[in-house]
Amino acid sequence: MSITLGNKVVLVGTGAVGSSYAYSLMNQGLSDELVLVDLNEGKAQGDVMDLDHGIVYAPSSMMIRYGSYEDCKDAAIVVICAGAAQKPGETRLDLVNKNVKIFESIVGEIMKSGFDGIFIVATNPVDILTYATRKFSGLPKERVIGSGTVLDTARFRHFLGKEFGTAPTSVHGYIIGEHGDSQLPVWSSANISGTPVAPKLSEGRKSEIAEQVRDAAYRIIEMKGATYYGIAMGLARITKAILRNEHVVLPVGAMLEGEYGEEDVYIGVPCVIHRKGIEKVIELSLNDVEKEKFTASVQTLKDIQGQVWG
Ligand SMILES: NC(=O)C1=CN([C@@H]2O[C@H](COP(=O)(O)OP(=O)(O)OC[C@H]3O[C@@H](n4cnc5c(N)ncnc54)[C@H](O)[C@@H]3O)[C@@H](O)[C@H]2O)C=CC1
Ligand SMILES: CC(=O)C(=O)O
Repeated sequence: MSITLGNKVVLVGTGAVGSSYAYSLMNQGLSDELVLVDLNEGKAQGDVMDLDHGIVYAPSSMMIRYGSYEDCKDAAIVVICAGAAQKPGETRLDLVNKNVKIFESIVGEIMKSGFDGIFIVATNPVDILTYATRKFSGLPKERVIGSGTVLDTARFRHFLGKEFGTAPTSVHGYIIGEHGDSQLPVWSSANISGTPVAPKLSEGRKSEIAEQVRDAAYRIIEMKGATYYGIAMGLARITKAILRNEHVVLPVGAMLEGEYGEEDVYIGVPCVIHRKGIEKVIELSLNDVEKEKFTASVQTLKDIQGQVWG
């Protein structure tokens, strides 16, 4: 199968996450053309106008317009942020049935347009909805990418940066697994300039940091109702890696087919990202505790897949 060239992006879902992503894309000058699609036409049209009034101060010009699923035909990337959002006290997994139904219809419409590019999925529960997108689209697994643990990893690097008085960009480490409660930090390889951080932290402190990362979304949602800036930057980073053929390693939601000894599951793991999507899943060397937690996280997702698809 061929892949659509060019850098047109279609964004489906211009709520808090989608519009923040559109703003990041514009601010970073990543695409020449951005089309917004949403059930709530007024919200999307309003976003187009508002964003348009910022273009003059953006690094490069960009055509932004309201559109329909037919616009996906020649898009390089379709980003899906549409669906129901997480309510206070609700787990990401509670959203599954509602959003799988919405995705069946959205992905069906997108594929009817003749779309032949790359999907990036952000809607929660993101690992399950990325799996659903692959299933409903029939596209190769490399071209269906979830935001996976891109945000959790950014949070991990942020908290470790604060802990050690170092910029988060100089902290290297990953959160892997479900974008949800069963995720895990890979302490065994987390480092700052090659120096492992785990020996410098007590077991108690490591648990506190892992909890801060895992529970960040709940805390923000309690305080302001939703999270959107962090994920928007993560989605823009994945978009840039694709459009600029970067071959950069990012923690995203990828389909495992033998990697980590697992099959048939979309889950957050570091991957090399290039113009054709996921070039390769990186298999981190995990210690026994990490392996056990990763296996449990895979099982959490597979249990839900089983409930949805039997
Ligand atoms: N993957 C991640 O790390 C993160 C994921 N999220 C998830 O992103 C999703 C969006 O969150 P928000 O933007 O805060 O929600 P929101 O409620 O502000 O926006 C959702 C948008 O989807 C639209 N929509 C609903 N059904 C649609 C359909 N059938 N077709 C087209 N558009 C439709 C709505 O009109 C609305 O504009 C949620 O599932 C949320 O949990 C949020 C933060 C981080
Ligand atoms: C809402 C969500 O998934 C997050 O902020 O991690």
